[in-house]
Amino acid sequence: MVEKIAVLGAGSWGSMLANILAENGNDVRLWSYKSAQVEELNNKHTNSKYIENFTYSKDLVAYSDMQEAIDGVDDILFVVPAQVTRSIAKKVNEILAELDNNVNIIHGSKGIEQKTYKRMSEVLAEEIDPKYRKSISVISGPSQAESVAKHDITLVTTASENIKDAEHIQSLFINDYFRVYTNDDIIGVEIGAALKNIIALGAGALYSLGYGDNTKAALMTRGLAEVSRLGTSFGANPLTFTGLSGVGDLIVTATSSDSRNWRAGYQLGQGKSLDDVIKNMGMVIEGIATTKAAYELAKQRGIDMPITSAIYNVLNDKVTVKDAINELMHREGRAELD
Ligand SMILES: NC(=O)C1=CN([C@@H]2O[C@H](COP(=O)(O)OP(=O)(O)OC[C@H]3O[C@@H](n4cnc5c(N)ncnc54)[C@H](OP(=O)(O)O)[C@@H]3O)[C@@H](O)[C@H]2O)C=CC1
Ligand SMILES: O=C(CO)COP(=O)(O)O
Repeated sequence: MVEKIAVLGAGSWGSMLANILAENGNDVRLWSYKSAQVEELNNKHTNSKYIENFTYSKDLVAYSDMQEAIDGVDDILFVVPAQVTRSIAKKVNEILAELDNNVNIIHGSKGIEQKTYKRMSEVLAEEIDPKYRKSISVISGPSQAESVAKHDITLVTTASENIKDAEHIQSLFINDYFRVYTNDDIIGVEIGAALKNIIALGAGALYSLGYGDNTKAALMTRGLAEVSRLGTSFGANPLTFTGLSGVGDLIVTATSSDSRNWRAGYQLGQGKSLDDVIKNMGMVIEGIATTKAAYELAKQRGIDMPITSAIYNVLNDKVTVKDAINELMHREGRAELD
């Protein structure tokens, strides 16, 4: 299927998803709020701050005017940091009202909104008037942008409450290196994707302190157990956490040195301050805001999330990484499947 698609957010992932859609023959308009970046993308077909040594499809056109990018499109794909999705969605809603356009809304972001604790599909549903949208879907899974740039075989999932909408998104993205599955459990897909970033922060920190493969497996397994506890309390299908957006994405993010969350955890483990880590990364580290949201949500709902709580305490300078590990290892013994 070939469609007109606006992609909002031209960082590592937005630009890479836009590139896949352009390679698949779609008419793709990639919006960035930075005119220098738009010029670089249109003139050199590169996006050097985000993805090094990569040339984008010549068919990909970048825009700095959001209205121009959105005019006449069939689909709008949001790939901005989770904490700015609401403000961008408000702007999109105003533009759609002016254009009187009706589109499919998709997002590729992995985070929970602070304060409201909303998933991205909930934020989009609140901000974009049902008059202007046909569907809301998410695309998610183990997919480091740097690997997709190399056409590494990548499997992701797209979820929507209505499976037909997920199938539509599947048809736009699927190709011989990017295989897309469908799922109707949007809650499970979004929660797994957002919360694996917390565990990836922990994995980077443990690695920097010299812990090995057993510790990594322990963190990932028990991390997924608590992510799944929180997710199922919202009605997610427990099986979703065994899939691409659950354990799949956890594996890649908690083991890849391309992951910004893993790298941030690594630097925190080395004793760097959170402010310095954020400043030096220059790209979004979603796990930081999502740790706070998940920690508060877990408290509110009475869900036991000891690893999230430990990482929250480290991020907020309440304990060192070593003390956090010590506290976790001195918890009372318990049954694995509680
Ligand atoms: N990178 C990856 O491999 C993957 C990322 N994701 C998810 O995709 C989402 C985006 O991540 P990613 O592309 O990696 O992040 P990046 O930091 O690489 O890019 C984010 C982009 O959004 C822009 N941006 C930031 N604030 C605003 C704003 N207020 N208005 C408009 N644009 C803004 C940034 O500009 P600036 O840099 O100037 O601030 C940048 O161009 C995240 O939720 C992430 O979890 C999902 C799968 C894979
Ligand atoms: O979600 C991702 C891979 O699937 C990207 O993770 P990072 O944001 O940690 O780089």
